[in-house]
Amino acid sequence: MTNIIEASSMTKRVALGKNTELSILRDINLKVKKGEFLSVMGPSGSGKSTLLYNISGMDRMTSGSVKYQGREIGSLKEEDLAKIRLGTMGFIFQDINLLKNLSLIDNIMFPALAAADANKHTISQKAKQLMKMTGIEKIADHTSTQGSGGQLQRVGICRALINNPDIIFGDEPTGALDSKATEEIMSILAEINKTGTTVMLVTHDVKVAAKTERILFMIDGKIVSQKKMRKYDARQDDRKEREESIMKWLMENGL
Ligand SMILES: Nc1ncnc2c1ncn2[C@@H]1O[C@H](COP(=O)(O)OP(=O)(O)OP(=O)(O)O)[C@@H](O)[C@H]1O
Repeated sequence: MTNIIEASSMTKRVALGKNTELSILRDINLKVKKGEFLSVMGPSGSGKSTLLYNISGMDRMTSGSVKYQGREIGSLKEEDLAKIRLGTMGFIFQDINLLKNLSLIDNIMFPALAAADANKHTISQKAKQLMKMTGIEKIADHTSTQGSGGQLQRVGICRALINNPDIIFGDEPTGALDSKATEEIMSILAEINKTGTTVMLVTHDVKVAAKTERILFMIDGKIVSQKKMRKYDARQDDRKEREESIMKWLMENGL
């Protein structure tokens, strides 16, 4: 299997005042395989979101190397990076920031309409198909003030998928949801992963991490440990065991 991401010796430092710097990421070495489903855990402030933003090129690392699909993202111009992000990456956040004056389906179509050769009819068909897949086709013409948290998060997933990304990055995508909606969103992400899309999530939730096949654990800007598991399969009925082994591993890591 080839790697979609290869980060080596990546660091991120920010200036705090005139003579002080804060190291947010320290010597990150990470390979993500194409089609992998992984999660990042660790205490608050350990650098999980910063890791996601820097390997996806949403933020610029300070030093080191990140190869995305074989291309060094550190040396790309902002314009080229933006094209790669728009065309091959999908992002889901805890707060999905929908445009309030647009319908939900228009919000989903929005990133696809930015492409120069956009065909509105094809994009609309694709958006409808995604809404059907995530079970929200009935609320296509509603606005974001009319949906539940779980429904709006599905809109966020559809929006992330509209350009057929090779990878989906999620920063606490279920952070604001109850456990039922979390389960539903994770099932959708697992289905998407099954079709070959790489999925990488930041999460505090053991139940979310238990659906992934590799968990990275960060402390103080470093990946200090990782846990590999079999790909989750709901038919195996081993959810409890997976969750318990993650809890044990987190405790061993001092969380
Ligand atoms: N632009 C910035 N300027 C200054 N400090 C920053 C900046 N970005 C992040 N930080 C700090 O870097 C550290 C890591 O932040 P980050 O959001 O990546 O952590 P996290 O592990 O995702 O935390 P949480 O679980 O609370 O979301 C935090 O202490 C944060 O305050």
